[in-house]
Parts: sequence; C-alpha cells; structure tokens
Amino acid sequence: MYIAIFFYVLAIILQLFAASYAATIFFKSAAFRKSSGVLALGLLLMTERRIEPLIEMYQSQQYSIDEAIFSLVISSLLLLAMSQIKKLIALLEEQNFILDRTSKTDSLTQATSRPETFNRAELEIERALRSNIPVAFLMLDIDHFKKVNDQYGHPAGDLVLQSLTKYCQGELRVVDIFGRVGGEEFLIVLPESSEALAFDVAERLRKKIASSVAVVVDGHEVFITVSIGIAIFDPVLNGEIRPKVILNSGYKRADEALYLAKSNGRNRTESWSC
Ligand SMILES: Nc1nc2c(ncn2[C@@H]2O[C@H](COP(=O)(O)OP(=O)(O)OP(=O)(O)O)[C@@H](O)[C@H]2O)c(=O)[nH]1
Repeated sequence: MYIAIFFYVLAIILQLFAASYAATIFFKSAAFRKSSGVLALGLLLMTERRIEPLIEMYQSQQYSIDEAIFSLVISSLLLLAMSQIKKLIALLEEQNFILDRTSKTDSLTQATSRPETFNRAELEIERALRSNIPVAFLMLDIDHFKKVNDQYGHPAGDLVLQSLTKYCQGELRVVDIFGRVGGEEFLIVLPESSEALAFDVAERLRKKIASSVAVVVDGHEVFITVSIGIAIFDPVLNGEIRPKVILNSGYKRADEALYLAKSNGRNRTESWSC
C-alpha cells in the first residue's frame, strides 16, 4: 500500500510541476498567455484526479498498484510534454526577438533599416504635430563613393559605410534616427530641431567626417567627404497634418537640397527653400 501511496504522491508532485511550467509561460509570454493559462488551469484541476484515489484508498484500505503506476506514467508524460512546450516557446521568442532586431537594423552598417527609419520618422512627425515643435530631415550622401570602391575595392567601401555609420551614431543624440535608406545614402531625423540647429548638426558632422580618416586600407588612409540636404517640417507654419504626406515631402525636399549641395560642389550642406 505504501508504494501505491508513494506513486500517487509522486504523480501529484509531477503534475504540479507541469502546471507550474504552464504558469511560467502564462506570466512570461504575452503571445501564449491565453493558451498557457487554460493549460495551467486544466493541469491544476486534473491534480484533483490524483488526490481522489488517495483519499479513497485511506478510507477503504484497498488499493490498486496498477492504477497508481498508471497515474504516475500519465503525470510524467504531462510534465515531459510541458517542459518541451516551455523550451519550444523560449526558442520561438528568442528567434522572434532576433528577427525583430534584424528587420529594424541594416545588416551591413548597423544603421536603422530603411523601413524602420520611415516608421520611426512617422512617429516623430506625430509627436511634432502634438507638441508644435519642428522636426528636421537630413539627407547625407558620400561624395564620389564610386571612386572609393573603384580605387580600394568593394570591401573597403563597405568598411567606409560601417565606419561612417558608427561615427554618426556616436555624434547624434539617442532620440535622433540615423537610417540607411540607399547604398551610400542616409536619412537623419532630428526630433525637436529648428533649421538653425539642424544646420549646426549637419555642419558639425560634415566637417568632422572630412577631417577624420574613414578607414585604413593596406596602409592607405581613406578620406571621404559628404554632402547634406536639410528640410524642416514646422507644424506651426505648415498646415499639413497627415504624417505620411509630411514624411514624403520632407524626404523629397531633403533629397532636393542634397542634389543642390552636390551640384554646388559637394562637401557642403544646403537647406531646402521654395
Ligand atoms: N562598397 C559598397 N558600395 C556601395 C554599396 N551600395 C552602393 N554602393 C556604391 O555606391 C556608389 C554610388 O555611386 P554614385 O551613385 O555614382 O555616386 P557617387 O560616386 O558617390 O557620386 P556622387 O554621389 O555624385 O558624389 C556605387 O559605386 C555603388 O556601387 C554598398 O553596400 N557597399
């Protein structure tokens, strides 16, 4: 009889462990909250099925070892299944996290990816509309980058892009967005920035990039310059309230200003004006 009691008690403990695994998923994973909650509740209610035979056994002093073993086997299988589900969910969440991070970051440079740049820029525009404080768009493009690739090779060009990104990210505020929107084209979004402030930031970046070595290839120091175009969205002066429209126009105007900077000799900053 004692061995049967032992098996039943062990079955109860294993089942409680299985329920606790489901409860852990319930508290940790928002995506699987409903299903794990139902599972934890079901497993807890089923524990009653393990207690009932114990009570009956005490009262009748009769027991079935086969039933006790059967209970233990079922509880062990439930625990095994729950631990596998817990592992699987942890793996899924980790992969989701990696996927999420990858889609938001440009794989070569670690700048913000193009889609994420536009998503975040729209959020900044919404914020600007609420606060009535301007937001600045800067288009930054490396000058004669083709020559860098042609002279030092494509891998060296890649290193230049990486070094430029790291440098700019270090210079900008945490709230600013530095997004790679084309091969050697970057869109910088500066929240809460007037035209004067945006111009200062652009000039500071431009001058420092021109005076510092981008990369060293086979002992050769590679220098680059950049051209920058600026466009400002000021909610007080501009009646537009649709973030997408504002973004498209800000992007286009910054690009036009960049074109002006290129045609005016490169290694310079120009602002969009109508
Ligand atoms: N290494 C490298 N080069 C790239 C990448 N994406 C684009 N490019 C290169 O960037 C160069 C862009 O050339 P162009 O559009 O002619 O511009 P540019 O030579 O910079 O001249 P301007 O912009 O007019 O000053 C091309 O040679 C592309 O191959 C990349 O991911 N890695």
